[in-house]
Amino acid sequence: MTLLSKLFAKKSPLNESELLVIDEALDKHRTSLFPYGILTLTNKVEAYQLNNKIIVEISLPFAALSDLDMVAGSLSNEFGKPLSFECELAIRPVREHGINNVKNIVAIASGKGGVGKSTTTVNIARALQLEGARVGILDADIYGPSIPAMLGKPNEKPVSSDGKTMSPIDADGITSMSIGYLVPDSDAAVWRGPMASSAFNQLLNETEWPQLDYLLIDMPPGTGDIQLTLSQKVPVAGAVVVTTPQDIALADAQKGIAMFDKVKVPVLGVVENMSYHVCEKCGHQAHLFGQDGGKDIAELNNVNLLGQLPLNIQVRQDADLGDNLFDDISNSDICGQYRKIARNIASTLFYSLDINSPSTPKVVRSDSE
Ligand SMILES: Nc1ncnc2c1ncn2[C@@H]1O[C@H](COP(=O)(O)OP(=O)(O)OP(=O)(O)O)[C@@H](O)[C@H]1O
Repeated sequence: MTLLSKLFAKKSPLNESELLVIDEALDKHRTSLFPYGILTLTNKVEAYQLNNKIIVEISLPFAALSDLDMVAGSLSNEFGKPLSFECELAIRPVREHGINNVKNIVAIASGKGGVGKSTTTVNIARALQLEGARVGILDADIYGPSIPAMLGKPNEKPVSSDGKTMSPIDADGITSMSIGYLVPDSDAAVWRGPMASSAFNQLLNETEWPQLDYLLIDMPPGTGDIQLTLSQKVPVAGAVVVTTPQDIALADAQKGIAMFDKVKVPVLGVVENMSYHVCEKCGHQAHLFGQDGGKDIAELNNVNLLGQLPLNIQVRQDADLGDNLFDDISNSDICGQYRKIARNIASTLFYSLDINSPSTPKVVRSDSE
């Protein structure tokens, strides 16, 4: 459609019964992500017809475009013509922090190194973006920053127009900042704790973040002093713990959960990575690192199991090359799983921490006190 025809295209209103059909479909959509349906969570539903297509403008309190696509599919069948949603995310900060333009900060952590935390961070960021959110990544792994390479931007350098703040690096719409953009890896590797945490503070506070719904922090692996200081100082809304099902990784993941509990950061859930390998020839699932360890640790700590990701060769190759998994195999099972994890994180943040959510306990003041 040309710009001119778009300008002169006429919107026509829907009638009462058509609007009711849309409201009912939004109300009836009850899934684990929407136990109260969609209608009660939105503060905007405006529908009209344009060139024999129905457009519904809607707002959602967390990133979950996949669910709207499902509703759009069944409504298109019902109306016998295409219907699509135009969604605006009305995400609210669940914790106060002084970082301009950023709604919610989410830490992605692991007790043990090498469990796939950075790879998972990058793919969750892309998945959240596909679910409709504006997303950034702050690489807090000062001693081994891998985000620049994984985003395909290993040689980029941030610029500063005023000598005080830096512009972040954009990779297909994901905004990022990392010490890896600023100094050679060998320099940062010798920094001591205080120097590393002051570098991290600068990265967080002196970056000109654009409007972001979620800023993911790729935490350094481990539960030592630097991790504890970061979890104490950074005003994160919640944390996600990545682990493999292996005993040794689980013991460290448990320490990670305990660390967040200690500094009163809510744990949004556990991602079990490298859960199994599917044989390309016969489809058999082999549990190379043990079975369901992440699930068990989530249950033990009464937190969500956000997802169980298989070992996947394309995930490894794209991480090494800095390619976008979702450009290569967007309709694959693994991309679907990353998107599910992204929606689980976004919805957990809303349902357990946003005061406006129907499930968040409201504080009621008693006048008799
Ligand atoms: N689901 C997966 N399937 C296949 N390979 C994976 C998967 N997840 C991660 N990997 C690979 O595992 C290796 C380690 O991943 P990554 O660097 O993300 O781990 P990490 O936990 O961030 O490590 P560290 O924090 O110690 O630097 C990488 O080569 C990555 O490509």
